[in-house]
Amino acid sequence: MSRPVILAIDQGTTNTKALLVAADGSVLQSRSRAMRVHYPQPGWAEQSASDIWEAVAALIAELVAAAPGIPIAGLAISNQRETIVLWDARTGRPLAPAAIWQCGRSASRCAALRTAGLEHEIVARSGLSIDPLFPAAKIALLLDAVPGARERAARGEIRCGTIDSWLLWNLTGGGVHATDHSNASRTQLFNLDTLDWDAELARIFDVPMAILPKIVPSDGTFGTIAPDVTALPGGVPVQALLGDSHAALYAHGISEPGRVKATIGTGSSLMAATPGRVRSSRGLSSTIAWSRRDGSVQHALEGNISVSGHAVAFATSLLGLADGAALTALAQQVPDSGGVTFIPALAGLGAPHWQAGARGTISGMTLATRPAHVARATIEAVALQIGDVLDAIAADLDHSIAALSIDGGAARNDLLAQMLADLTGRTILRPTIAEASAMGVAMLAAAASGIEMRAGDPVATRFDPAMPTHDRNRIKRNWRHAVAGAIAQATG
Ligand SMILES: O=P(O)(O)OC[C@H](O)CO
Repeated sequence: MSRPVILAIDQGTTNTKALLVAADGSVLQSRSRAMRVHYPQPGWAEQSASDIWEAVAALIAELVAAAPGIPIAGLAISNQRETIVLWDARTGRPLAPAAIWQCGRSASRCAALRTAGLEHEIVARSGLSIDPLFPAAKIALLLDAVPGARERAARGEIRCGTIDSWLLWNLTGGGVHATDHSNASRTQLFNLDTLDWDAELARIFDVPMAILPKIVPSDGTFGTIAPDVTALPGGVPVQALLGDSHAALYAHGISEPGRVKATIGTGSSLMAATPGRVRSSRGLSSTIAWSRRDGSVQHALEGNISVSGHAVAFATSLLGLADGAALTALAQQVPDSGGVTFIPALAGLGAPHWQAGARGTISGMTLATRPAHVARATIEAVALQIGDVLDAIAADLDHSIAALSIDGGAARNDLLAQMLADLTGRTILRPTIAEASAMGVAMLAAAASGIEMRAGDPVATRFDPAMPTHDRNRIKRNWRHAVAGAIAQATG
């Protein structure tokens, strides 16, 4: 009998990817599609939920056509997290564009909750700081903004979910409204201790619990694909759902203390697996990495950076360059940033600062500043933000961190990887895992069927710190001042 092949989807903010993964971890086929993000108002960010579903369906069709006769045992989905969709239960039509994780529309509602003194209660229950990144406050805003939505929700006519849930609903022809623990734990409506939706959080955020999906283990039974909905035959099971960062952690195989991974995408997510819930005193999130059908739950500590690889895209366009490679080449023309510091708080500052109102700044310029210095400062900023979160994780875990494993699109950039080593003073490990998030969720799905899938060499390329300590300290000092300046502007 042929070994099973898994069709793994990674639905990200910038790209949707689809892979056919064999039981030995080899990628038989892969396809990708660029996604559009809309910024209808300053601080807002939206995507078309219909476009997201259509991209997934189109990529499934391309893979099926590219590999005729290959039996697909199941689907596994990793996804951008914290992005929220509301849709009509009968027609399946979205009520509004998806409010994506970068969308800051709920900033004033979040500020009001903080002013009301609810931060402690919310963090104690959800493990997450109050920030517009998390969907709870945005769900309430969407319900308030769409005429009649609250009444329809009360009549059971509205469904709500993160992208995994939206895709599952469509794949099952509207048959299944579910999510997994990893995605649920990012909504700020999930209680990390009871491992279920939290009625008090729902009350605080004014979200009717009836619109929320059922929570299923990440490798659980999510249902089967409905006939005539995709190019796959009806009956193919959806075998695993995982948030993208969680899936990457799984692919890295990180479970011991002292090892951390960074997924460097549009934003960045640093995550360390922890034996149980860690209560952060440094603004990090406690979260569920994944859950299994045997009832086990893996906890994790996470720091989210809102604008990371996106900072490179932003600076590329600001400097009128063709692409990120051109920006990197420009950055390599100078030995340092010439004292320029770029704080890419373009959608506020995430962990460990959580300043939703912070805005981007470029400081330290003189008449000698050239575009190359700004380019170099941009790549340094990606590394320095990651360094700040890494230090916070080390302090929260009270454990030294000698190495950081990296993945995600921007991780392929050698200059960034070396800067990470130089500016964090730690070894950077870059595995050969192709598409860590898609591979991670495929591996989880395979493991549930008793198949141990391997995802490549976990330490294929190594970058060691080479920068003199006094240079590192000088750059970090400038960075800290500039971060404090961006925060002071937001709060002053
Ligand atoms: O779209 P990505 O890959 O940058 O991932 C987004 C994150 O999941 C947001 O938390």
